[in-house]
Amino acid sequence: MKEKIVIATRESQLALWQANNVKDQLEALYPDLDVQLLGMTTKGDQILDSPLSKIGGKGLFVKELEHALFENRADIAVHSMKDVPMDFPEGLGLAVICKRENPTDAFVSNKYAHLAELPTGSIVGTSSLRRSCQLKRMRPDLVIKDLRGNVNTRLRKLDDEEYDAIILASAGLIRLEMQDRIRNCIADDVSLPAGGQGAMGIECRTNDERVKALLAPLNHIETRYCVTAERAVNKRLNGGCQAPIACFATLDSDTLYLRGLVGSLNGQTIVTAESYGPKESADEMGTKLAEELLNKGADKLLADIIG
Ligand SMILES: NCc1[nH]cc(CCC(=O)O)c1CC(=O)O
Repeated sequence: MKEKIVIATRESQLALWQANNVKDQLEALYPDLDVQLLGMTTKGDQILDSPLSKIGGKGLFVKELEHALFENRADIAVHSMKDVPMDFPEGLGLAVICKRENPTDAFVSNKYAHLAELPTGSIVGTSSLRRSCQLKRMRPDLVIKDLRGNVNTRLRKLDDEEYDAIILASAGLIRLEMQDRIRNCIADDVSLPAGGQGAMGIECRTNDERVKALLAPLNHIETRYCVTAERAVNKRLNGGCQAPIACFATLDSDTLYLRGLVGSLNGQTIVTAESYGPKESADEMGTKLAEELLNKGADKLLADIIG
């Protein structure tokens, strides 16, 4: 009998693209492997009418997938690392992190080529507190309006002229072959990305040696160092998407460069920190950077927001 592996996936276009990308990579490596997709709808996909920041955050998109792994209905789940909670339930873990796509936030508009071109009072769509806080810092004159739904829904709302511009992750648009929608990849000193943005991770049962061995070649070591540092920042800050937190690491040969930011909702107060260190210390670097942010006032900002 043919060896088989089942991928649990959400059914949004982006989630399906990511699951199919992992399927393609596995099939290229193992021509005899039967790779199947198990599509499922999560709570985060169902609740579309309230801002994500109000309905309990990141875990929403992964719980059902993890349930399928526990019940052996699936062997792996493919996630956007940005949406994966810091801690996994006992018995599940992250097997690999794949090579990162463009990590930036994209400026998307039918009328303007750049954030700087937006006239005063322009309406910009995003439901990310991280994006809106940094936007307000740069352009306090803009009006930020909530924007929910999958990538296609968000683009349709832009095309219906509900917004002058919207901000999306560049990676999602590139993967869905809509890179022509990106008018400008926003520089990371204007909008620092979310931890894990642009990277996919694969979760499996921690005791499943067969699956872990199959997945091992999909791991991208450089991305793994960067995302490890970023996740350590988020973990120490205890931040879900209820808080304006950004962190982003890059790797130059063996040296990690890590930046983090915590803001107030109105963008008027922003605390930043950065550090360099050996890639092997990614995890400690992330924790230390988070502590520096907390010492500089992020503790107060986060307490004010989370209450
Ligand atoms: N929050 C939802 C989400 N999770 C991952 C991506 C994009 C792809 C990625 O970052 O890997 C998006 C859409 C967006 O933020 O525009």
